[in-house]
Amino acid sequence: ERGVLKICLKYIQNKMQAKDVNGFFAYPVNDMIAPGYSMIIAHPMDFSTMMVKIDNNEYESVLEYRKDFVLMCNNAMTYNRPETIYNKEAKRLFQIGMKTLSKEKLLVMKR
Ligand SMILES: NC(=O)c1ccc2nc(N)sc2c1
Repeated sequence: ERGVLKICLKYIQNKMQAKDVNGFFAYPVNDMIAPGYSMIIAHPMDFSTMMVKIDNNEYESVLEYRKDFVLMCNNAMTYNRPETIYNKEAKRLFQIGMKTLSKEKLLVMKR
């Protein structure tokens, strides 16, 4: 069963990461490019970290993966001011993600 979940999550991540055309969410944000980031954001998250978690079987379900995806987008919407490209991209990615990972879709999969 674990094998199937891992394949699903890698497929989903591949789709989501393709939407991050600028790679703003590809790697952990460091304080050099984002001053004070580590002071402002308590729980950083990015696609490379999520991929490591997938490989280490740290997600029990797609819903758990979705939580990290939401965290990643919310972090960017918290740290970056609304008018910035980073904030705008986070909003766009979030909307795409919520369509792809909609609760009803996930419940259907659960059945
Ligand atoms: N994911 C983010 O919040 C993020 C990504 C890249 C980036 N580059 C900057 N100069 S600020 C910044 C923020």
